[in-house]
Amino acid sequence: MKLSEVLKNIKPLQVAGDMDVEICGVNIDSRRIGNGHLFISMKGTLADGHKFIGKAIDQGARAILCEDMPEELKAGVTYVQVPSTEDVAGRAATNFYGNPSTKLTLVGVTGTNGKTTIATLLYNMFRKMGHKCGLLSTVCNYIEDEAVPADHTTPDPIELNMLLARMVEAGCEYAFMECSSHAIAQKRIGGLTFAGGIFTNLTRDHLDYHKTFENYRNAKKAFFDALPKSAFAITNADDKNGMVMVQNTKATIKTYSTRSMADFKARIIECHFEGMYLDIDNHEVGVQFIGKFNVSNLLAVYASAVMLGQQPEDILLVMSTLHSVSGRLEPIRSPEGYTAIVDYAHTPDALANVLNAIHEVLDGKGKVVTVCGAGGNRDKGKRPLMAQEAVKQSDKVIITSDNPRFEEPQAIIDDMLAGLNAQQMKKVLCIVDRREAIRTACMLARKGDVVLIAGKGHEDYQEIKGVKHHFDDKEVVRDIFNG
Ligand SMILES: CC(=O)N[C@H]1[C@@H](OP(=O)(O)OP(=O)(O)OC[C@H]2O[C@@H](n3ccc(=O)[nH]c3=O)[C@H](O)[C@@H]2O)O[C@H](CO)[C@@H](O)[C@@H]1O[C@H](C)C(=O)N[C@@H](C)C(=O)N[C@H](CCC(=O)O)C(=O)O
Ligand SMILES: Nc1ncnc2c1ncn2[C@@H]1O[C@H](COP(=O)(O)OP(=O)(O)OP(=O)(O)O)[C@@H](O)[C@H]1O
Ligand SMILES: N[C@H](CCC[C@H](N)C(=O)O)C(=O)O
Ligand SMILES: [Mg+2]
Repeated sequence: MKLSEVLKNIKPLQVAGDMDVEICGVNIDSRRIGNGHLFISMKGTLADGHKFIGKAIDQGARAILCEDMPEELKAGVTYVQVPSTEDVAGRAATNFYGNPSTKLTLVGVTGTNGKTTIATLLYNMFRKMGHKCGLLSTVCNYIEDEAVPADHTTPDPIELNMLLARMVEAGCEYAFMECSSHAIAQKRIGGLTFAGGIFTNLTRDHLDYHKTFENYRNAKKAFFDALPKSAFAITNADDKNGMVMVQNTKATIKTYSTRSMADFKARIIECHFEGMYLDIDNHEVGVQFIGKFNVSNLLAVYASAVMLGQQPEDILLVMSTLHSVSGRLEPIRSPEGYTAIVDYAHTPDALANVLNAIHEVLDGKGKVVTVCGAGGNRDKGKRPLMAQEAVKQSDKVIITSDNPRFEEPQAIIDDMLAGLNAQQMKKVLCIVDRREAIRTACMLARKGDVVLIAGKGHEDYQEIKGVKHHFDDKEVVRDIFNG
């Protein structure tokens, strides 16, 4: 494809060189540049991509998109200067990959918690209805049934468009994706055409990156602000920020609620460890999920399927066959008759919700032992709050490690403990080694009790000082149960 076509609809400040050169790849990372590629140099949080222009050219880059023109220009290379490479990287990637988001129906999910759950359930539901689908999520990306490992909740603009193009090639009619706040703020989703957007909820997370809650909220809102008129915007009327999200959108607004008047409503009729019996828009349905928050998630799925043209009866029939997503409230029964639950709760709100869900089912008939930690090099402010939420609704809490990354594991634990008073501390044990923490929790549990292992869900690693060591909560639990 000609460089001029890759940069269609992008207004340059300055061009040096030939705009008709053939481009056979686009990249924002010099390490992935090959012969004939366009290198987009971006100013990031750790490095300035402009520093790698020379390296990109050595590796074969034929064109450079940049904010600052280099002092020395190499012959045979085209340089295009724009005010912000971050603003146009998505558009360039979209152009290069043939505008894939316009060739399928793309739905994005944003919010603090529930994105993976909703996107995955929509993908599973539409496949069961006989449609070819793609999924972009924290756990894994899928092109129909081909799994493509995910490093991020939302991939960078190049990988994102490449995956969408592969979905189009595979004949996918629908793609469901998570839109993280980092991705929206960094414009990884720039240039995409969404058919719909879903908002789950907004609670504290990622303040290390966004600095204030308002910035975090505005990042999420920017997704809805950018939706086209033809799209739908489904929002959670039960969340304080539900209506704020859609106040400036051009899309058709639909609300969902488990508490008040809304376009889509649901309530719990009955609830057991195996699942719940729900009323969704005056239809009764049995589902294999527990927890009030999953009623909201399922309602968002229902609302999206209706907005995508499916019939309520068909949606509910498939919904009753859906299972929980990997590492989300996943129960494993011990031979002794207690239940271990592996869950991805890694925010104060998610911990409170998952513990609520457990108590709704336990109904005072068993104890709860919680194992949790907090991620290193991530929002420090959530640490004491997570410890408080765990202590509030558990009989015993074992505080341990969860991806310490480049921090000292004990220092993260100390930040969590700082949220607790002497009385609360009586419930708490600290065990840095996560395997030992889980083993101890299992030793403390008796028949009828629940051991909640929170924070890592589907993850199969523990990240320590930049190295990912194999570690899988579910595998550890099964090993313990097998003696
Ligand atoms: C803080 C953050 O979000 N950083 C993301 C961001 O990187 P950055 O802009 O800071 O990049 P940088 O390292 O400063 O480098 C600047 C530029 O130089 C380039 N470079 C760098 C080195 C080199 O040798 N050559 C080169 O060309 C880089 O490719 C980049 O274009 O853009 C990169 C490309 O999209 C991401 O990989 C990177 O994710 C980092 C690794 C990360 O950990 N991100 C997490 C926090 C994240 O994004 N999480 C969210 C959601 C979490 C949730 O679900 O709750 C996610 O979507 O996964
Ligand atoms: N609607 C919800 N409201 C509150 N908590 C939820 C909700 N749905 C899920 N959770 C909790 O949050 C955890 C993460 O859920 P999920 O993976 O679906 O969220 P996510 O938004 O994709 O998270 P991430 O930001 O890491 O991608 C679950 O394990 C559960 O504890
Ligand atoms: N996508 C989230 C996941 C956190 C999961 C938890 N296990 C941790 O490592 O903090 C993040 O990168 O902040
Ligand atoms: Mg997710």
